[in-house]
Amino acid sequence: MSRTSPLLEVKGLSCGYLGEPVCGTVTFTLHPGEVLGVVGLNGTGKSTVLRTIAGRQDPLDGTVRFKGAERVEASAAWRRAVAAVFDDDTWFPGLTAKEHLELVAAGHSMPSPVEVVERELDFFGLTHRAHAYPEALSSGQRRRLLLAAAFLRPSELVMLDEPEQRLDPVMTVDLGQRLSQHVQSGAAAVVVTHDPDLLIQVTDRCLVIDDDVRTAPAAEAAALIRGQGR
Ligand SMILES: Nc1ncnc2c1ncn2[C@@H]1O[C@H](COP(=O)(O)OP(=O)(O)OP(=O)(O)O)[C@@H](O)[C@H]1O
Repeated sequence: MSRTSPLLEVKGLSCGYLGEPVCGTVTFTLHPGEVLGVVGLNGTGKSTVLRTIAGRQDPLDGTVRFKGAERVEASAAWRRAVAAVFDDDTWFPGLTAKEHLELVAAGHSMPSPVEVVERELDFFGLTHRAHAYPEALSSGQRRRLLLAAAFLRPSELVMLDEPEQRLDPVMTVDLGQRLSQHVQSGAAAVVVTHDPDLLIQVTDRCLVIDDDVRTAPAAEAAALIRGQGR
């Protein structure tokens, strides 16, 4: 029994396109302080499930509840609570890397935006490229900028879709530590990943997405990702 109320309750969630589910139904409960890993082979439906939980696409069936009430994806409360990084790079033309982060800090009324932005640029190794436009960054640096925007702002729930994409291994380990710290301070996270080491680093509980969706310990899920036991 957990001591806290659930942050997220996902029940019988069916996700897919044109009325056709891409995987089995998804049911789980997530409490503050927890990270749920989401694993599966290419095309099994991990991103579709994450997008559906985030409210970026409608479920075919099932419910998503946030803090005991139905999750309303357009509500200020949900948007304030959730920091998400999906596989999409969209930037404002004419704004530098630093200015993008300043915009996020201002949007969330951060009390010391200058210091906060400088800290994130430093953590994500972008200080020397702070004044570059995103299109002039390397693909890994753009990924770092998206992650910086997600970690800069306050959040109760972090949703990451393959955050390791295009990151070097050192940054991936740093990201795992950062996520663990954030969760220890009371947030929760759902992380889709193909990286077995990141999975083991950040969680001990996973959803394995396939025609049937099941939960598995991270060690078992990591072995699955590595193709062991096939
Ligand atoms: N917009 C879409 N319309 C219709 N089908 C889609 C759409 N997006 C994805 N699909 C299909 O839905 C299935 C699940 O895709 P999804 O991107 O969720 O998989 P995934 O598990 O995240 O894969 P990967 O590990 O390759 O990122 C795939 O068969 C994919 O081709």
